[in-house]
Amino acid sequence: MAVRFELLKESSECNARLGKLYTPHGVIETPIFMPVGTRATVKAMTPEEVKDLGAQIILSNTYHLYLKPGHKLIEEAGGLHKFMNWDKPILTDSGGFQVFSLGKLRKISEEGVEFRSHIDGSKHFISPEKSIEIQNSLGSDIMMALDECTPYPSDYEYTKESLERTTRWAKRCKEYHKDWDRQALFGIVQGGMYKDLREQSIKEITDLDLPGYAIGGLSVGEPKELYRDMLSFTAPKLPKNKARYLMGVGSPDYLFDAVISGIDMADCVLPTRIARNGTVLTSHGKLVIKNAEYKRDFGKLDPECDCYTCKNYSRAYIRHLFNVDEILAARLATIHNLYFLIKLMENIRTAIKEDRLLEYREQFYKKYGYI
Ligand SMILES: CC(C)(C)OC(=O)NCc1c[nH]c2nc(N)[nH]c(=O)c12
Ligand SMILES: [Zn+2]
Repeated sequence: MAVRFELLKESSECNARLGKLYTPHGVIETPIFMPVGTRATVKAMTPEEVKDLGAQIILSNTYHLYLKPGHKLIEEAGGLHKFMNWDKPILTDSGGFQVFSLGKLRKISEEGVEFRSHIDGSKHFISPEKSIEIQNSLGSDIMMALDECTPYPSDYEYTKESLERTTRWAKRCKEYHKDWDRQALFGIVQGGMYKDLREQSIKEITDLDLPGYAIGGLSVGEPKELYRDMLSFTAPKLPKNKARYLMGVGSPDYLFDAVISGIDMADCVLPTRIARNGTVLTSHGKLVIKNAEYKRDFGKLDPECDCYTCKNYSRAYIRHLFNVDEILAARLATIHNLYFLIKLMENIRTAIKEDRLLEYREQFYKKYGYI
C-alpha cells in the first residue's frame, strides 16, 4: 500500500480532524504544513535542519526538476530522496501550475501543455503521461496529477472546460502510473469560484478512487472572503477517509481556515520566500527585521519562540546580517519562519485533540494582531 490516510478524530466544534498519513518513507501526523523544496532543496536549509525543525514531509517540483537537472539524471542518482539526502516523505507537484505561472508562450491542448522554459526559452511539452513519467523517475511518495490551475478570474464556460480537461488528464495519469505500492497519485479538484463547478470537479475526480485529493485553484489572488467561502464549501465535500490537501496556502490565518474546513495538508513558499526578504512571522504578527527600529533591539526575534534562531541571536544582529546582505541572514530567518508554521500546526493538532481549536484560534489571532 503506497499511501493510506487514517482518520483518527473529528473535532466536535468544526470540520477539523486529526489523521495519520502512511507513506513508504514514514508516517505523517495531520494536519500538517509542508515546506517547499522546489529544486531539490528547501532553500538555505540542510535536510538535517529541516528535519530538526519538525518537518515530516517536503514538496518538490516536477516542472523545475525536469528542466534542471533533468529527471533522468535524478533517476540515475537513485531518485530524489537519495539525490537530496532526504529520507522522509516527498510530495511532487505535477508541473501544471508552474507551467502556467512560470512558463512563457504556453499552449494548452487536449494532449497537454506546450511551453517555453523560463530558464532559456527552449520549447517543451508536458502531457499527463510525461508528468507521471517524470514523477516516477523522481520517486516521490505522493505524485500530483497534471491539472490546469484555472486562472482567477475566469468565466463560467472557460472554468467548466478547464475542469473537465483536468478530469480527463487525471484519468490519463491514473492509467499511465504502474507502481502503486511505491508511489501514490493524488487528484486535484478545480472549478474556480463556481460552487456547481467545484461540485462537478469533486464528483469527477473522486470517482477515480485515489488515496488523496487536493483542492487547486484557490489562493490564486481572489479576495479573502471568497477564498474562505469556496474553501468551506469544497473541503468538507471531499471523501472524509482520504487525505485532503489544499495547495498553495501558508499564512497563519489561511492555515487556520483550511484546518477548520477539514483540510489535512497544506504547502506554501510563503514562509521561506518572505524570510529571504527579511520578513518574519512572530507570535505578535509579521515583522520586517530591516526596519531601523530594530537597530538596537537586542531582544529575541520572537520572545515566545524556542527555535535555534530565537535562542541564539538578537533582532539587532539579524537586522545587521540583512543590512550587509550576509547569507546567514536568509538562513536564520528561514529557520525561524519554518519553525513558526510547523510549531503552529503542532499546536493546532494538540488543540483539536483537546477540542479547543476555535478557542486557540481566538487566542492566536488576538496576539498576532488579526483581531
Ligand atoms: C498563487 C499561490 C501559489 C499562492 O496559490 C495557488 O496558486 N494555489 C493553487 C495551486 C498552488 N499549487 C498548485 N499546484 C497545482 N498542480 N494546481 C494548483 O491549482 C495549485
Ligand atoms: Zn524562532
